[in-house]
Amino acid sequence: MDNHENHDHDNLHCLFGLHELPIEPHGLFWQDDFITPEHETQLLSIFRSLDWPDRSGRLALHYGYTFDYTTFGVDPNVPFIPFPEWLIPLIPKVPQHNDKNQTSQASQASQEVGRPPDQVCLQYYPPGSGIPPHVDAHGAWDELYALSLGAPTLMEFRQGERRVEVDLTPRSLMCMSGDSRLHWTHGIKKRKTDPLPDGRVRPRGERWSLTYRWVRRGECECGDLALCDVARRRGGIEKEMRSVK
Ligand SMILES: O=C(O)CCC(=O)C(=O)O
Ligand SMILES: [Fe+2]
Repeated sequence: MDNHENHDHDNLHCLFGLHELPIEPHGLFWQDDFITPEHETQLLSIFRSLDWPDRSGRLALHYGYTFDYTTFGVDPNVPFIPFPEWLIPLIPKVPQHNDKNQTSQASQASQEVGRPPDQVCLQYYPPGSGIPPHVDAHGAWDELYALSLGAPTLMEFRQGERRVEVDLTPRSLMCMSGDSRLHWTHGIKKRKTDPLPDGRVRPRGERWSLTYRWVRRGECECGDLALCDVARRRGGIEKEMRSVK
């Protein structure tokens, strides 16, 4: 068989069923159709029945551990909030990472089972709402996974003057790792419509996302003084940077 057509595909990296998007920022991994449309419909009706904070704009509900930014660890004073039944099948099977102390046997076992995330956040974005450009704190968290549900919405990645839009399509699972996680910010503009590359203007609808976070084992060594809370702390740079978590 002529391998020509598969050539590009061969160069894409794969990560537990996700493939790396052939764009900059590097390190963005993707899987379409993480769940079926029927499953999504059921979930949206569950989400609508949850007890959300009573205010406008983006709303969030948290499950699992709460992170304490003064001790840079899990807050022992806030009990683990158990994952609800509907959440269990939505957890990506991600092998335990960044745990250098594991034996290879333990590592193999966790590759099969997967280490559950330490925190899961369900967010609701009413049409027109967004999230400011930020990096999720490097010191606290490892890679970040996000499942998108409901209306498609553009996310903007930024590095200096560079801007790259990624369409967060419903039922897709995205993993931010490497550059996309550490050296570019991400955010969703507050606006009623998204301009698409083909010239169409797409009205925003209701969007939900589930973000999955694993506490980082060991310190972040990326050294990015602009975006890394660890590098800034080590460098004695006090000023808080733009970080929502
Ligand atoms: O809604 C999303 O898909 C991502 C939200 C986000 O960036 C965050 O919660 O840190
Ligand atoms: Fe984020």
